[in-house]
Amino acid sequence: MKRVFSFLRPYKLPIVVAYSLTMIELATELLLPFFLGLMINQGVVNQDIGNIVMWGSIMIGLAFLALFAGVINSFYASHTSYGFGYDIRERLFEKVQEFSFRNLNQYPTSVLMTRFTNDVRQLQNTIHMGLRVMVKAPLLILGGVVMAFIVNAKLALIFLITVPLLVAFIFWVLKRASRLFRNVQQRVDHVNQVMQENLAGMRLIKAFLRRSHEENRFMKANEDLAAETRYTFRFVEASMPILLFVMNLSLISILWFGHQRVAGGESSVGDIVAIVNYALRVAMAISMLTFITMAFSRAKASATRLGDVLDVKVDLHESEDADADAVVHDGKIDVQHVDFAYYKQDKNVLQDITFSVKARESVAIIGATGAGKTTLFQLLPRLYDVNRGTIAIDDQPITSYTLDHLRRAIGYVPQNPLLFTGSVFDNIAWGKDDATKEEVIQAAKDAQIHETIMELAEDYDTKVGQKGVNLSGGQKQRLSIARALIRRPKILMLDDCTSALDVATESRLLAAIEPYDCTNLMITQKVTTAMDADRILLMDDGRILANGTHQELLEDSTLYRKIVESQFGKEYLHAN
Ligand SMILES: Nc1ncnc2c1ncn2[C@@H]1O[C@H](COP(=O)(O)OP(=O)(O)OP(=O)(O)O)[C@@H](O)[C@H]1O
Repeated sequence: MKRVFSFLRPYKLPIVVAYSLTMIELATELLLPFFLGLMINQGVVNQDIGNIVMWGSIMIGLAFLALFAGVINSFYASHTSYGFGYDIRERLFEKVQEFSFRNLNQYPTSVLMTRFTNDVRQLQNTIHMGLRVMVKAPLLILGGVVMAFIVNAKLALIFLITVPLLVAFIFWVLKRASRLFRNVQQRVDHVNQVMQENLAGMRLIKAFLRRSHEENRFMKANEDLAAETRYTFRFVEASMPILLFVMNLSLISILWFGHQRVAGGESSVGDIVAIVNYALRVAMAISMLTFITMAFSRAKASATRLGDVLDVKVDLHESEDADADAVVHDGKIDVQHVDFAYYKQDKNVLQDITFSVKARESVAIIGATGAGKTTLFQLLPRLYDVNRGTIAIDDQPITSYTLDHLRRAIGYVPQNPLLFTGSVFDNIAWGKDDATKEEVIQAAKDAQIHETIMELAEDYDTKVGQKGVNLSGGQKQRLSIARALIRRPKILMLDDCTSALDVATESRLLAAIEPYDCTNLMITQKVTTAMDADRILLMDDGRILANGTHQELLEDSTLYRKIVESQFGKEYLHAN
């Protein structure tokens, strides 16, 4: 809470101005019924037009003053609340950029989306409303009661019964409502999550004819949200008739007793009109207070959720002994006795991994799905830190490089290529800050995608969708390889990203990468690809089972022979 509201600090001055203007509005609201009473007592009862005009003019003047104060207050309230929204969104964005992969696993995209949009908006609206009426409402209640006593203490006694009753009742309602609003927010999260998964996986859903299954899933989440929201608002709304009943009862009592007192000559008509007016204003302020407190209880839930994101402990940092000048020159890799688990309590996904790769050597990594190949790749650019053991590049532990220098030296092409909205050119140039047109074209040529790009409607200027919807799987893969090549990395890591390429294109691509003067690690499922590498690492169940050339593995590893047999047939094994 505190953490989130600290974002209001830069807006101290606008807040003070907004509150000062509310005080002007408050003062006029409290004075108007008082002057109305005087106008009736002195002007209307005595038929004194001069008096009526005088008080009327004063009241019109006050109303204009209140209007003026209200407009300026609204301006400052908007300035503060929108500024707050802008600042906190920016900080949240920065924070999520700092997240490690582990942190990102904790907060799925849908959850972050809800927090960035819904929760920020909730707080923004509450701050706006808070600056408009938060201080005004309780003071209007208090001031209204005091003024009613000043006008006519005996009639005002009714306030002492009704106001505490109403305030206590409202607080009871709100206490329950805040828990209910928290539940609503959780349901919103769930709906967003299902919706995001559905939108992202729409093609798969259609291909698998899972439409009705997904519709049911979404309907269930949506119904849950609707039911919870309905229940919450019904509860809040059910309290309204009780409020109105008590308010109207107090008005009737004022009129009842007032009438008797006027008849007995103990009170004037003006007093009664003024007190009824105060009663109405107090009632309005009480219902205003209800809305504010309700908005606050929702905002409190949102603030806690935003605070959670802002307070996430980023678990991967620049190492203290990182040398700011150290850069990777050769791309030699040494992995020694590495164990890794995604979460401390989990079993190790990688177990005692040890291997070395010489600079500019090409090494293929092959193994069953789930063997830990991608996990191993993610350890080199320190997307995760190892639990045990060491990884060194050019004989220096990877922690001795700054994250920037380490990751700059590595060209990582993930398994699922992701393209950003923009042109083909932008997507390749994304890999290097100051990429020139020549560099982009060269990288595209080497990634064997240049000719395909030239056939597109606007060649390099062709727009690709958020996930490159207008390109084939293989084309997307090659674009994302070009994006890695343009960095001229010292270590190139291809995570099974040539799977969608035909054999001829793949071998042209690998031949084009050779002059790149980089160490090449490549995860593949295809033996034809692996056997062209200098060496093959065979992984199974988080361990390295074999390490050698294709021929050596054929001789030493039963598992490798099985893989080869499944792809080439028994005859190949007999012949080799
Ligand atoms: N983010 C994650 N959190 C927890 N466990 C994970 C995570 N990512 C992968 N794993 C687990 O780690 C193990 C190794 O996964 P990994 O993706 O490294 O395998 P892989 O060999 O690359 O498989 P594939 O060839 O199918 O891509 C699997 O058991 C997987 O369930």
